[in-house]
Amino acid sequence: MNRVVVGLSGGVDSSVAAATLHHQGYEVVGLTLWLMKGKGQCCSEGMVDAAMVCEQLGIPHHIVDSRDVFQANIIDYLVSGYEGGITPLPCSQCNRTVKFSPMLKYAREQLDCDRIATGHYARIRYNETSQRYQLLRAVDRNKDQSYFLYDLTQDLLAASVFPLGHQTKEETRRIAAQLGLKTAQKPDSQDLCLIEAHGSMRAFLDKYINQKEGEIVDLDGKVLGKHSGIHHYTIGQRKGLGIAAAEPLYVVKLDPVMNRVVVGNRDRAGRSECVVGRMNWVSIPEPTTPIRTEVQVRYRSSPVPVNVIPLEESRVKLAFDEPQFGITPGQAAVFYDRDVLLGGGIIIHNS
Ligand SMILES: Nc1ncnc2c1ncn2[C@@H]1O[C@H](COP(=O)(O)OP(=O)(O)OP(=O)(O)O)[C@@H](O)[C@H]1O
Repeated sequence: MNRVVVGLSGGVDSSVAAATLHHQGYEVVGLTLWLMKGKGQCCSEGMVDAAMVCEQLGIPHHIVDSRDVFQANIIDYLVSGYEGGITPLPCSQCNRTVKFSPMLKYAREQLDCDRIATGHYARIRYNETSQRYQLLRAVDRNKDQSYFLYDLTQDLLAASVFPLGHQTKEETRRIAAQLGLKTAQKPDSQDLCLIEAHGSMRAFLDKYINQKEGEIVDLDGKVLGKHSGIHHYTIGQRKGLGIAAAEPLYVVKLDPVMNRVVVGNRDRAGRSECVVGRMNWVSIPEPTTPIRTEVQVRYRSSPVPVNVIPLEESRVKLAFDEPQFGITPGQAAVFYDRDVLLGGGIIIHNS
C-alpha cells in the first residue's frame, strides 16, 4: 500500500507537497490539525484553504481538533517558560508533540497507514552503516527548516517524507502556479503562527500573563530603570530597554524571583560556555566522549565551532572558541556537521 497522510496547513508548501505525492501515484490523504481559535494558518482560514486544495486534487481531507493538545504543549509551555524568565522555542516542541507524533498516530490508527509527509524544507536519508535515519539541511539553504525538526525521533523520521527538501521555494511556487493550486498566490508566513494569529508575541503573552512591573538593574544591583514585566524581555536584547547609558546595555539575566531584568555591557553579555539539556541525537548515536562540531543557537544564527562535552541525564556542556552573544535559555542549540543535523537540545544555563 502506498498511502500517505500529508499535513496540510492551508499554505502553498504543504499544498505542493500533497500535489507532488498525488502526481507520483501515492494515495494521498490530507490532514489538517486544528490548532488555534481565530483566523489565519492553522485556524479557520487554513482549514478552508486546505479543504479547497483537497477538493482540487480529488483527495480526502480530514480535520482533527487538536486545540487541547496545542494548548497543553505549546501555549501552557510558553506561558510557564516566559513567567520563569526563559524564552522558549515553540516550533520544535510543536513539531514533535503536536504535529508529527499525533499525525503518525492518527495515520496508523485511523487510516491504516505508516507514512506521513509535510511541506518542511529538510531532507531525510537512511544510513546503512549506522542504521539510523539522518536529518539533513534542505537544498534551499535560505528556507532550511531542519533546525525546528531536531527533536524528531527515529520512529518519526522513519515514517516521514519531505517532498520539498530537494527543491527551492521558487520551484515550489512555480509548481503551485503550473498546477493552478488555490493556494498558489498565498503569501509566505512571515513569523511564528502564534505571532501571526495575535499580531505580536507581546500581544499573545499579555493575554495570558499579568503584567508585573519591576526594576531594571545592573550587575551590581543598581537600579537603572523600570520594566513592564520580565516576559517582555529576552537575554541578549539591547533595544527597547528605555535606559539612557554611556555604552550599549544588554539583558544578561531575567530574575523571576526578584522580578528583575539584569543588564550589562557587551563584555558581560558574551558567554564562552553553556549547558544544553533534553538532548536528542538524530544522525549519530549519543556520544560518550567530547566531540568537535558546529552549533546553531538560533534559527537564523550562523553555525559556530564548538566542543561538546557529554554530561549525565541527556545534557551536554558547550565550550565555544569565542564568546557568543544571545545564548538564551529556552532556545534550541542544534549541532551540524556541514549539512547533517547531528542532534539538538534546549539551552538550560547560559553561564
Ligand atoms: N495545522 C496543521 N495541520 C497539519 N499540518 C500542518 C499544520 N501546520 C503546519 N503543518 C505542516 O508543517 C509544515 C511546516 O509548517 P509551517 O508552519 O512551518 O508552514 P510553512 O513552512 O509556511 O508551510 P505551508 O506553506 O505549508 O504553510 C507544513 O508545510 C505542513 O505540512
